[in-house]
Amino acid sequence: MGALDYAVPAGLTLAPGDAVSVPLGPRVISGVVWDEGRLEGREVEAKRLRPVAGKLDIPPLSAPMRRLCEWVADYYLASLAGVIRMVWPSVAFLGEREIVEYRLGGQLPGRMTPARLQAVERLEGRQGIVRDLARMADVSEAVVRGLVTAGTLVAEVVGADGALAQPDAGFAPPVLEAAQAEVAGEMAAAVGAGGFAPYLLEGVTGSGKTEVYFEAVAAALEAGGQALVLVPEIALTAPWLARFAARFGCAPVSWHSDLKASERRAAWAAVADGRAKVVVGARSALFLPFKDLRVTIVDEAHETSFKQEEGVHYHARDVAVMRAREEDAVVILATATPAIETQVQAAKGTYRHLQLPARFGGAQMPDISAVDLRRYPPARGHWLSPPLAAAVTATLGRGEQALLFLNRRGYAPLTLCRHCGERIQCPNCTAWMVEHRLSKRLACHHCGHQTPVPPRCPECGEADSLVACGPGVERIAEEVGRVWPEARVAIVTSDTVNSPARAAELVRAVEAKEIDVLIGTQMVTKGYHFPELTLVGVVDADLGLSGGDLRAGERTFQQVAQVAGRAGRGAKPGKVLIQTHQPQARLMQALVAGDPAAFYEAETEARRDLGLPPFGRLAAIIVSSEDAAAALAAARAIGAAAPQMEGLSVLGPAAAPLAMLRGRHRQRLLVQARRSLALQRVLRDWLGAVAVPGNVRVVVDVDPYSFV
Ligand SMILES: Nc1ncnc2c1ncn2[C@@H]1O[C@H](COP(=O)(O)OP(=O)(O)OP(=O)(O)O)[C@@H](O)[C@H]1O
Ligand SMILES: [Zn+2]
Repeated sequence: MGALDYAVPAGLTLAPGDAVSVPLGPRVISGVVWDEGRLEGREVEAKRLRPVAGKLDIPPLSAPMRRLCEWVADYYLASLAGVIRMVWPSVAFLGEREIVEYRLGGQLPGRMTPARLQAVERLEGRQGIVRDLARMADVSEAVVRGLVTAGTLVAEVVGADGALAQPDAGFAPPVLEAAQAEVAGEMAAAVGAGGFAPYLLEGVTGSGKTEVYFEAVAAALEAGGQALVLVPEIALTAPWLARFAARFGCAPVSWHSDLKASERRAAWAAVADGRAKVVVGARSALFLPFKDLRVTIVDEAHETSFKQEEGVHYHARDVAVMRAREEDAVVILATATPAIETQVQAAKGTYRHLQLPARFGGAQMPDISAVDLRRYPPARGHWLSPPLAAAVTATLGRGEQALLFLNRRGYAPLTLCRHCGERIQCPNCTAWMVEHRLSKRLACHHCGHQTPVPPRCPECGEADSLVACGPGVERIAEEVGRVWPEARVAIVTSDTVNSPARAAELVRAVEAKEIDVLIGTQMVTKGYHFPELTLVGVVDADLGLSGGDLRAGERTFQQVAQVAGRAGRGAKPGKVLIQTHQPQARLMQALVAGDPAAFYEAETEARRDLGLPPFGRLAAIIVSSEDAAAALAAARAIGAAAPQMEGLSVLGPAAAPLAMLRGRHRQRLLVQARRSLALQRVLRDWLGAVAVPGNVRVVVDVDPYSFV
């Protein structure tokens, strides 16, 4: 919905950003007062204006947020209302509720244990719910609950708007190494000084980027302001949360889709009124109504999961930079493997480039080599080559841990009938059904459709004729179980590690050395620090290259470099073996040589030559409908209406690689434009002039990451 004009009734004072309720037809809806003259609206005669019904009791949308909303709507071709809904989710309108917190107050417990003593000492002057207190005191929740039962901790009922545990900048500052201190000092000074300052913090895996950007967070706390840390996968933050609590004395506020409504409401309100000092969250946290945001950190900034692929198609990394600009704040993109877009900005000097070239504590970078699968093919029915298998044997023999990386969930990516050749496909998508042997099901990884594995071929009816083709992580686990029957194995995928609690349990088990071999998808590449893990095997480094999209090479490089970075982070040296059919490829050579610059320079030049991002602009137009003919007709109409202009080219329409998704037929167009072209305006005028029937959906994806 666009902007509408209303009259302000006598006795009500309204300012831009205020939340209001207004009549619309027979209904009353909520809205926000916008700055005069910034939005196009229909002119309505003053005497025909309906009055605003009332002002709502939620914090107004600040001027920086209003400018950010305008930018997001404009840049990503979204409706302003759609963007405002991200800033004002429905929780903003919920009522208050009460929660129970605890603090020291009563007598000492009759029975004093070391853990209880530690808790009593550390909880002096603190208050929080059981979980927070356990973290602050570094004891189990059971210990805290024991102290509640003993009457040592007393209950305090607080509204959801009550006190929150406050991170303490001086709680446990680390002793930084010289290079770390220099980088941390510069960022902390920038946060202290205020003003827009974007940074690329590039540090090799294990260099201590987290410790270093914590100093920027500390600077925000010291200045009395707020900090936001965006992480790619909130389910994986358990180790991060533990480190945060160790550094600042309590947990930060978490923001993600799994929060209960009451938690969301409490978090939202605390961010708005400034009680929440530090927020860690998934990309949607970017739209929280911070009162005084001093610094935003985008951790693992290269991760493509920062790109939102539904609703408003925005890239959280880029919106984070824009928000910092509007808020006059610091933004830090932290990663070991920056995106080319980010690197180009740093090279231009738009972002200040800070580097940590060595691992913390003198740990060495791992020794990386490629295994040529043409020379060392795995035995029949196996996926691990003899050199990788030998390395696993040696690692286990030394009592150390190994990690095998294969970016494929399930047992096998394809199931086919030996008798008639039928391949089992999803009924809703152009995709093969993936066998998950652990759950005895076939699943579509695009729409979630599942069926039991059929006993006979659905096409020809032959019994026991279905065979699994190709490996997924479950199949690698099966092979490990056959070859090293004693080894204790954990599979790490979004199927197995799907909650913070499970991630925490995984970390505990690995640290306690209850696991010998980890087998995982890209879930295992992110952030883990396991000192006893000394071998990383990349089962199929060529896998991601086959799709051939714009970032296939870059993404493969980042994934392999990240997973290789899990090896040898402690005192013992790490070894990485990359199985590939193309060891001579530049990408593999750069990985083996530990020379990312060699890869990045070539890749950047290639993008420059082809006018691809960040040197040119791309937008995808996805046209879909349950009616195949309607989708095709609409896509053709859009294609026919494409403007002819210098510096703009349009590919398609063509059936999308995922020609059907969730039962919708899909056509794509890809628009490529020169950097200087005002692509958004062109797209808006173009698409605005094409009438599309109601059963067809047109989605514009600016700066697309997905080409299926
Ligand atoms: N100054 C320091 N004092 C104490 N420990 C440190 C210090 N710097 C780093 N460490 C420790 O070194 C390990 C690696 O640091 P960290 O995880 O921050 O690295 P990273 O650069 O984020 O790595 P990655 O990109 O691989 O996730 C961690 O266990 C961290 O606590
Ligand atoms: Zn499907």
